[in-house]
Amino acid sequence: KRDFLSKFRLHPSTLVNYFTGIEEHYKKDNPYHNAVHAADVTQSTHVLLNAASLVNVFSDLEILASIFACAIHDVNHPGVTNQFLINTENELAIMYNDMSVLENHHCAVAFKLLQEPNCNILKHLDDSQRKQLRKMVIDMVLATDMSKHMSLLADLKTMVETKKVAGGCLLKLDNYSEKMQIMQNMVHCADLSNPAKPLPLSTQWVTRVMEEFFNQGDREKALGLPVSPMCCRETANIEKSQVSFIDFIVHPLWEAWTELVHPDAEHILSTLEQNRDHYSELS
Ligand SMILES: CC(=O)CCCOc1nc(Oc2ccc3c(c2)CO[B-]3(O)O)c(Cl)cc1C#N
Ligand SMILES: [Mg+2]
Ligand SMILES: [Zn+2]
Repeated sequence: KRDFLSKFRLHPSTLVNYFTGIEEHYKKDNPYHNAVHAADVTQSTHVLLNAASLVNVFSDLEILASIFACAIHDVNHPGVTNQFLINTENELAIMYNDMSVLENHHCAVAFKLLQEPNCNILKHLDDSQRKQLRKMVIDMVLATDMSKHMSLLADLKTMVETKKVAGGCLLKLDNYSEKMQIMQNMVHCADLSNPAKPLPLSTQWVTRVMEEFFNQGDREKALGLPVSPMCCRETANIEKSQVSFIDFIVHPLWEAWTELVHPDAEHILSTLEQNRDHYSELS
């Protein structure tokens, strides 16, 4: 739809080789963090990019970077949290010194795969484009680490306030860091878009993520580790935890995004609010 194959001279068979490799590196037996989640976040970002108020805001390279970042943002996810990897002194936590362990791993795997034979989809980008894309993808994927959520949202709210004051309906973003803030929040919104999807879809994602969390809780129990929040299948109240997750994390983020791209995301925010009330009635 974006004519990227010709704009960036992406070779069809190289694209298929690379993204087949990426798909294979998403663990199929993860209930949640599998290739379907990556496809879901990628498609969601494609839709967010089509907001009228974002037209002509991003360059083609920035759009390519955003879509690429989504497709690879959880690649080779082990189905456990950063905290679990840190607590068990997993080799990934040692490799990345406990800092955004999963997110660093996702980036490294994705870029290593580009070096496999017939997988270098970025072959025909010039050196500057490839360097820019690599930096943008790393900046976006590292921003999907939930420990960055509060600072990312605070910056987004500040930007919405200033842009609102400027009265500019079309976002005029002055520099890389402002533009990257928007792109990071956009991918983060897509990553946290399950509760804002139509209820029959949202409930399926909740079932999957809870199964993944419960599997982690089982492993923590077996290892004699403290069971992480929401991970104890005996005591978890799924509906209550969804209401809290939406009220404290997901809704504030989508509220800020909806303000930024006003009025293009109103329907997404209202679906989120309807879903929240659904879980609240069940809890
Ligand atoms: C029903 C949902 O909305 C599912 C989203 C995941 O459900 C949670 N995710 C949380 O944090 C992460 C959010 C994004 C990601 C990750 C963790 C690791 O990879 B990822 O990038 O997909 C937290 Cl703190 C709570 C829930 C709940 N419920
Ligand atoms: Mg992730
Ligand atoms: Zn994700």
